[in-house]
Amino acid sequence: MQQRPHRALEIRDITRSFDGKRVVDRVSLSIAPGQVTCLLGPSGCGKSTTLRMIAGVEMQDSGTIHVDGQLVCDTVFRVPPERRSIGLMFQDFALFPHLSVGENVAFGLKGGGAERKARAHRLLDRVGLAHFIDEFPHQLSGGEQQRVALARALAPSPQIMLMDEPFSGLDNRLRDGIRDETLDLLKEEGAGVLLVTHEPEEAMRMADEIALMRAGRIVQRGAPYTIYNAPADRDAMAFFSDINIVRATARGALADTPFGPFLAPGVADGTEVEIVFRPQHVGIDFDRGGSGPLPTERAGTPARGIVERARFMGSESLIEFRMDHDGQMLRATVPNVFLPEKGRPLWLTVRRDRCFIFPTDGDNPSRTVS
Ligand SMILES: Nc1ncnc2c1ncn2[C@@H]1O[C@H](COP(=O)(O)OP(=O)(O)OP(=O)(O)O)[C@@H](O)[C@H]1O
Repeated sequence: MQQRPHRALEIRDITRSFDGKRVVDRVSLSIAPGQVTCLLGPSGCGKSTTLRMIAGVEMQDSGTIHVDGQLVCDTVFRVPPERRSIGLMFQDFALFPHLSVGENVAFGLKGGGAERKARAHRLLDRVGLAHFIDEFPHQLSGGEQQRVALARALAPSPQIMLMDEPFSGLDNRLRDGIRDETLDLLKEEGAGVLLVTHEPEEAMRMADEIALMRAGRIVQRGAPYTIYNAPADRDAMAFFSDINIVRATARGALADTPFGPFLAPGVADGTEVEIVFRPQHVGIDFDRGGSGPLPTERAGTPARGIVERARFMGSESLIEFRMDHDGQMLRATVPNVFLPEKGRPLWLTVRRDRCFIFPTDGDNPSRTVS
């Protein structure tokens, strides 16, 4: 791995409004060298605007941006984009059509011709395209052009790489391989990476840390495992998978449901809460003449539902139930094939350690188990 001084990106409280509407609202982030952070969120939440401010092509209304501890931008001082030691890679990356592949990669490099060519060759070799060095971009496939764009962005050894949906133009078969290869190269080069995506799977695959963004704000930051398993609120949970919601009212720090009581610590009496769980944490058991399995500590109390539909999804089956107690629909997934007929009564339990309680308005979540 290349030796480099300790460098990092740090943005503090950056804000940007368009036509009086705040699209980026006091966003703070820091990225260590060699770390990949994914800015993940739905379309229009302000991800690209954040990236554009860091790149220097958009000015923030307030807040500061530091690269390697050096201020590159506040509301009065501004280092121009090309002097920020930031590499850019966007979905509609454009290689210069009139330059060869080698010239494209060497484009932003300083130094003598031989030195620049050697660096371009090394990076092209690293992405498996050294043999294309004298070809022109139109002679390459989309995936190959993407790899050239990566080599070009990394050629000047930027401290920070900003990537905006860089893989969304590629077909699925190519995408996984190029993602892995890109990640390896980024780690090797040691740049801090901020990658924008609206796809949770991409973020889970690429990120050391995910920053989940919604309506201009970062709502949660953490390792993929943490974000998935300890979501900040219901929408954060729903962003990663299908969810089931059972509603209840808190009384005496408990929320009573057909699946048994759930702890609701610190929730005032009378507060409407939602018990939220993923379909893969629903257990299914058979009906024994109108009764189900006995309650257990782990699975709580079973509740009966009637199969509404069942579908085979490939690696799992998805079964939808209409619940006896209130007619609500709940979903369960089970590995492999299980396709019970419509109308069949079955008993459902939920993994209590995988349930979350959130106040119904979605703010101020309180998490609970058992
Ligand atoms: N130059 C601009 N003038 C006015 N509004 C803008 C401008 N740039 C962005 N916006 C608005 O700011 C909001 C955030 O846009 P942004 O592109 O940052 O979102 P995003 O999360 O990157 O979305 P996507 O994933 O669809 O690219 C959107 O409502 C967008 O219409």
